[in-house]
Amino acid sequence: MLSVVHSPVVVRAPSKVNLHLSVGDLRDDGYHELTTVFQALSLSDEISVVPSQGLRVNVKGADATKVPTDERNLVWKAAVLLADSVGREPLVEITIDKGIPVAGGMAGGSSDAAATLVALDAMWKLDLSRSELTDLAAKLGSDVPFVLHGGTAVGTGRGEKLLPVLSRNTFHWVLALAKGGLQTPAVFGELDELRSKGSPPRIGAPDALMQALASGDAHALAPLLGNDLQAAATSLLPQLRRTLRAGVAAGALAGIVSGSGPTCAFLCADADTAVSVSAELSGAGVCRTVRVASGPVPGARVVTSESIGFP
Ligand SMILES: C[C@@](CO)(OP(=O)(O)O)[C@H](O)COP(=O)(O)OP(=O)(O)OC[C@H]1O[C@@H](n2ccc(N)nc2=O)[C@H](O)[C@@H]1O
Ligand SMILES: Nc1ncnc2c1ncn2[C@@H]1O[C@H](COP(=O)(O)OP(=O)(O)O)[C@@H](O)[C@H]1O
Repeated sequence: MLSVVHSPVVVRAPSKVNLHLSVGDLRDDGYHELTTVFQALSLSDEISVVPSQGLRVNVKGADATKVPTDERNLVWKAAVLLADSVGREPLVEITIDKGIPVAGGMAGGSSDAAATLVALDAMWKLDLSRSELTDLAAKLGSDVPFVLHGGTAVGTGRGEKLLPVLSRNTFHWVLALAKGGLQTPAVFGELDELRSKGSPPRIGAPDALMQALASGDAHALAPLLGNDLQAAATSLLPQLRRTLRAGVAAGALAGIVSGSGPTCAFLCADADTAVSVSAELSGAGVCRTVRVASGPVPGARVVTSESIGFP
């Protein structure tokens, strides 16, 4: 008798940094109008999916204990959403190997959700179009469409409406992972609070930043990085100011809070500088740990998928 052993479908799920994040007013639906320029980074999670009797989620890796394994996990929501939309049961076991810091402003959960859509599309041979997958992604979170597509893109609306951006060259980053996490809604709420009391500076439009991306020049890009949420993230976690200063003192061209934080992302002139900045930051005692990454990289993609039959 031939018993079929299913090798997992494995999908790499990239992280992201917002090179530009300008936050508009609070909308009636509880979201803020955004203009953001995303870049997908090589720091990744890996999602493995196999058929199963029921829906199960396992989490491995450094931050595993911080991630729920039930219906609160975004991969669970993604599996249920996709299965419902094609009239199937989500009979799969999903294992997440976390490389992306949890609640770090790097879209880890969003990327796992995008990777689950890609994995199930491949495993169930659905052959959904990019636009069908993007519509499902937008239902799961504002960042999910971007990490599905990857590369460099400008996002508007609540961040889910994407247009690709011309970006030459590879950029080199150092990521300082913070000791705690920041919840995204709390950071948007803090910005509303700061704006109700005064006028924290607004970063304006990303036109010059897009030109710098097209030129591929990290020195031109560095002074144009900007994030309206940075004031709110540093207000909630003041030690981030020290981290930002330390990265620049160590030789980075510029530092920025990534999205809603608290990860700080430092743009470096080249790969060697990134390694030396990361070594210096590790020794400075201003963060939990340090990673080197590069971007842009592709969005969530299958890295292996096969079924092997054994007699
Ligand atoms: C801030 C950003 C920047 O890319 O990412 P992170 O840094 O958290 O990864 C995103 O806007 C986060 O996207 P995502 O993490 O998918 O958020 P969602 O699940 O859609 O929304 C979580 C909550 O964040 C707030 N939110 C999110 C997006 C937006 N445009 N306005 C908001 O006010 C709302 O309170 C919402 O209920
Ligand atoms: N697959 C997942 N990976 C990480 N966090 C997840 C996941 N699913 C749900 N979460 C929850 O989402 C919250 C935000 O996590 P994450 O996506 O890593 O951060 P951010 O929104 O800052 O980019 C976490 O606190 C965690 O409880």
